[in-house]
Amino acid sequence: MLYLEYFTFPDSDREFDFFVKQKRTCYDSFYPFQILSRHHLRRIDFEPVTILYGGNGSGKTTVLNVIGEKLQLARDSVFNRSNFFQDYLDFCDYKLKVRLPVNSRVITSDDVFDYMLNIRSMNEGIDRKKESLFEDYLDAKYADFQMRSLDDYERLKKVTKARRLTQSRYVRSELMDNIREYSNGESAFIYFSEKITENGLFLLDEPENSLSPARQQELVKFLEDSARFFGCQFVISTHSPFLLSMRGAKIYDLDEDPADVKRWTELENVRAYYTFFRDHSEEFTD
Ligand SMILES: Nc1ncnc2c1ncn2[C@@H]1O[C@H](COP(=O)(O)OP(=O)(O)OP(=O)(O)O)[C@@H](O)[C@H]1O
Repeated sequence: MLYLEYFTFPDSDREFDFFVKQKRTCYDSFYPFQILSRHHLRRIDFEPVTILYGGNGSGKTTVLNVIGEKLQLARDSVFNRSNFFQDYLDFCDYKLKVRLPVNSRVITSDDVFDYMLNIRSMNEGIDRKKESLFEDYLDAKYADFQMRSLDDYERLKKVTKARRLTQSRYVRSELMDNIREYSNGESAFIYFSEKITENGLFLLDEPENSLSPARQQELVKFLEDSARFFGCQFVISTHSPFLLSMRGAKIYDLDEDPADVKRWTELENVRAYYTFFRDHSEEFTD
């Protein structure tokens, strides 16, 4: 599915004109100015799956943040918007083919990480509550209790319950179980499958983080199916050869000058893997 047809960024001449007119003098960075114009990235024409490839610092995350903010997409974790971010957005333009569905969003590895931490801290909260309930149980079970007024009714219910149940059943009846802890890879995968719903534009920043090679391939299958059958469009920044090899993906190589469209087998990192495995192929036995 195609929602976003193209997106344009200012070239270095327009950026220069802007700075010449600037009266502000007190700033420590021009970001995101001068990042994408450095490699003459002027325009991205999208496919249902578009991938941004490039070395560290080439601007992949910047492209996603700029598009995400310009389109006002939802996101969980905030990012460091610089002084000039809004000015930069004013120089960008885009064309939608179809109206953007409301579930469209940006998903970063920080979101996935926060999700894992949240599960952990919720479980810690549940553990702490459990300990206080164990004490509660002993208190209630062996209490010398007499009901004197209706105000004691809640306490009576507790005492009766404690006398009727074993300690662990009492605690269980008072509290939800811990949320199941999945491995980091499983949690990350769950996060993607919860957030990527049918019919939406999704910008994914290095989704391979925390995923094993097997899970990355599972994610590829999930993303390919979502794009082919479930009305999703993806813009993905990645270093992962598994993601780069996605069927039908259009890849922008931000290391090239000017930034250029490439096949995944032409990319420098992918070729480095290829040469490495080919040179060691005799050490692999089936
Ligand atoms: N909030 C910011 N303020 C100033 N400079 C920034 C900010 N965010 C990123 N940069 C700089 O912009 C450049 C591009 O960074 P960006 O994160 O977009 O690259 P990337 O291709 O996603 O890199 P990586 O693969 O390491 O994630 C880098 O030089 C980075 O230091």
